[in-house]
Amino acid sequence: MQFVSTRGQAPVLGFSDAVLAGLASDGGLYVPQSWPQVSPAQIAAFAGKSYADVAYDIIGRFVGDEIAPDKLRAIIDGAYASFRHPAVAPLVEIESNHFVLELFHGPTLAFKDVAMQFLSRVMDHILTERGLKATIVGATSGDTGSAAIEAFRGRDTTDIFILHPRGRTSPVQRLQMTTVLDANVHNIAIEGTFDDCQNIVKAMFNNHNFRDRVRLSGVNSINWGRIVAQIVYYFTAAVSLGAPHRKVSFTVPTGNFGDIFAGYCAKAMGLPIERLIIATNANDILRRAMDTGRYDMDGVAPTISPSMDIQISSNFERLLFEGAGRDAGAVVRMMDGLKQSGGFALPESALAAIRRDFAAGTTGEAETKAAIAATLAQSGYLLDPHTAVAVHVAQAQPRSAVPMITLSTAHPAKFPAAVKDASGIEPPLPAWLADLYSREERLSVLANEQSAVEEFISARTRAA
Ligand SMILES: Cc1ncc(COP(=O)(O)O)c(C=O)c1O
Ligand SMILES: N[C@@H](CCOP(=O)(O)O)C(=O)O
Repeated sequence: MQFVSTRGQAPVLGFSDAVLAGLASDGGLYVPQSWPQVSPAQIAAFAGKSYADVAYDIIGRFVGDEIAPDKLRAIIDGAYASFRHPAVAPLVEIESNHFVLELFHGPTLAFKDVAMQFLSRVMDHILTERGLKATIVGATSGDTGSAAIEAFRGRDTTDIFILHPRGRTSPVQRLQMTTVLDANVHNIAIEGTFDDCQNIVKAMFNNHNFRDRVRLSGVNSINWGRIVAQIVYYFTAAVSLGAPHRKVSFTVPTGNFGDIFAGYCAKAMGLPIERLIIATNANDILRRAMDTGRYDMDGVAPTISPSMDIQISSNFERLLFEGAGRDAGAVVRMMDGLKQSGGFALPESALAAIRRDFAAGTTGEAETKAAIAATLAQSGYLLDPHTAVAVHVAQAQPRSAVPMITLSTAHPAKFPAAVKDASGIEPPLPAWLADLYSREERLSVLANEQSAVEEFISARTRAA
């Protein structure tokens, strides 16, 4: 399997090189050259299999022969042994024909663990085989950072530098990052927003001197290694509800568009998905783009679902590439427009193609709180604010006999203040995090400047 850049100018790479590259050298994102097809009989055969079995099948189609089968199996088994639910990603019915897919049973209580536990192991394997060390960077609004730090801590092949927007994560999210004191872990609080952090990360990738000198690699969902692992739960969830004989729809709380793009990949591979619904909070640039055909930035407002407080939704570029019939030139023009004037118009044909698979809805702050309270009252189920955004959007969709699966991307205990405010209940942290508030913290505060971050990394990485 080979991977091509959405901007068409970077080298075509195999799985291992695409994973180590993170962002393509032309600033684009890697996507598979073609979509491997999973036949209805093969989908049906997933019924009754373990999560790791399905992951091995799906991920293996993208890895090809680059990693020995027994090694890939061990990586996947190790990744999902760290989850505290035997099903890894169980489904819970919260109302008739509406299910929540719980993706928060990993070590840091968010869906990021599903991919990060795989990615850290696979990167460690590739780097060890090649006798290399790498500098890992990531931008986070809270969850990617904690999952990445937990997955990469203590690894000899990598130093990890995570940028978060100072004061814009929940306290639990911050502490999950800053109380990890392993020598290879570095937390950087940036005076800015998540988009500022993500811009610095992308700019470091585009500084080829720096990138090569510190052997830069990324853990955000710009890295194909993240997306590939997230495709798996679309298959396991749909099969539990009767796929391939029955269609399902998914509603996904969306920010950087990685999670819902994984759903698009599953559909492109043959999974019968009726609709993919993009759920946004008040930062609704994606919903507006779906409605108007224009992607226009207008600033980020802090919300009670802070992990989705994003304007530059990186993986939307992958969908634009698909929607534009894989025309890399059209993607470059749109991304240039975004950089130069903060917006662009989607070509008519791309918009029409995207609207065939996707719908979108927005949930405001008051509606998010109301969804938490109403779901608790009706079914005794406590939602985190991100999941609540999506539950509200799912409930606003036209009635259908097709089951709706809403992705639950975080445990409510990660956002205790917002959940208590909405429901009166303060969800406790699980036992292994119970002393989180009394642990020692370590972080460095840096200005919103690429040069400051590059200097900080250069002075600390062992990969240079
Ligand atoms: C809890 C939670 N929900 C939803 C999202 C949005 O996911 P994505 O960025 O893949 O769209 C994030 C962050 O990415 C998150 O941390
Ligand atoms: N919400 C995210 C933002 C980064 O998203 P990613 O999936 O691209 O890593 C976070 O929790 O940090």
